[in-house]
Amino acid sequence: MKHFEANFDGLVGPTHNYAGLSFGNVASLNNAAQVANPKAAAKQGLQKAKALADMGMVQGMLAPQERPDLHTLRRIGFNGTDKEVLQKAAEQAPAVLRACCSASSMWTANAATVSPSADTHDGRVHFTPANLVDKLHRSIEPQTTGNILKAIFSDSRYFVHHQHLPEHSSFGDEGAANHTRLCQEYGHAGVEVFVYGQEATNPQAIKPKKFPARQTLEASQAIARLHRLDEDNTVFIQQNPEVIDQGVFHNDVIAVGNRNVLFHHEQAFVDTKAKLAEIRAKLEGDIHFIEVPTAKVSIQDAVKSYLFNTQLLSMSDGKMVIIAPTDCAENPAVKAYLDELLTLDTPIQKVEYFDVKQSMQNGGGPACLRLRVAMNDAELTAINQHVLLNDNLFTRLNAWVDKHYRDRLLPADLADPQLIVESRTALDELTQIMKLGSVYQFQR
Ligand SMILES: N=C(N)NCCC[C@H](NC(=O)CCC(=O)O)C(=O)O
Repeated sequence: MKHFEANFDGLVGPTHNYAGLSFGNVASLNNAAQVANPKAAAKQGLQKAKALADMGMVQGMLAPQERPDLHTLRRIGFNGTDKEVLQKAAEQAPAVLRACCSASSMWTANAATVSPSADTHDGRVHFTPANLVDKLHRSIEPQTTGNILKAIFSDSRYFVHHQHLPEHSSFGDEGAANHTRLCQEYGHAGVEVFVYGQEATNPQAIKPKKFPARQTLEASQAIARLHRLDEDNTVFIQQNPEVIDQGVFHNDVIAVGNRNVLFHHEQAFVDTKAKLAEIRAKLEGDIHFIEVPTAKVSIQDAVKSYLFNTQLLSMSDGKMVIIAPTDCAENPAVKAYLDELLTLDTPIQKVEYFDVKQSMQNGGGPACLRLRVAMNDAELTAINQHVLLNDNLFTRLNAWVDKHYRDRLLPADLADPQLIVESRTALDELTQIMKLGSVYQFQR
């Protein structure tokens, strides 16, 4: 039985745009109202995913969500034809319309938290879609995310799907972005590390002062219970509030783990020494904590370059490669650090750079764009095979993007009723390409 970690990248949707929706995410605020290129965004994402497939990784694609989300606009009282709903929302509630049009589901690190079958009591892979309650434009994702995950991982012998957590700030949950599974082998029981920004129900607990803590301890604990994880294979760590206040809005902006490597900034966590010791105690065997000092890479450089929003992949020879955005190569301090890292005696032996600038300009790097599912070949055989990115699907999806996507979109364009027709036509065709069935409200 082979075990490996598959990546499921979010396909960037036709309404990708820079709407300045994410307070606390400095890129989102700095690039608000820039001209977006949805076509380029989708093709950059496909390019990166295909490169990993060509490297021998198991790589899948997750479909975008229906945007503009007319179901939500109707739910909050806009009525009439689709065109009238859109026009009234544009006139009366432009900020809400922008939140109902975001392609933010592309960042599938926020789609769900996934516990592999080697870690769970019942030996099945557990999924809990993230409720993403901290941001309006993300809070409308979980229902459809759950539908899409169930359509792909549909075999209940191998996969369990939980409902997203209660939609209240006490249970703010941002999914796999704040969850890292460490292990010696993907198929052996590992340690699941949950990083949270605040203990919401404890008024005395420390928390960020300037930007929101989007993940709560209460949510992380609930996921660990739902996924039936043992005490001795879970660790809960608080994110350092001071880095959240400098733009680290998810843990995957300041740390990334793979197998027995945790690559993190020295300022990432509260109580670092004790927490790393706890991980070491719970995960038998050799473990590499690669701590990047502020003297080499400042928090500001980490947030600008996304050094830690990189993918750490294990190649067949056991060596690891870092998948980094080109922004890392363009930042002198970060580039110097990465060059030095390759000379150190760690499992990380190679760096590959990819241009994902359309996503980066909204605060999403290579690691945001993917959801990791450690699985074995029996579980892989049981999923919908039409989402797996091979040459044929890559060619078809690029042609699909060329046919349906605009190469220029501004927030003001979201009021164009033609965009509804373009998006629905595209998504309807996509569900046929990927054999997803009717996962969208407009198809029901
Ligand atoms: N780090 C991880 N895992 N994901 C990145 C998510 C970026 C996303 N940006 C946005 O939603 C910006 C949308 C806009 O402003 O148009 C967010 O803040 O939720």
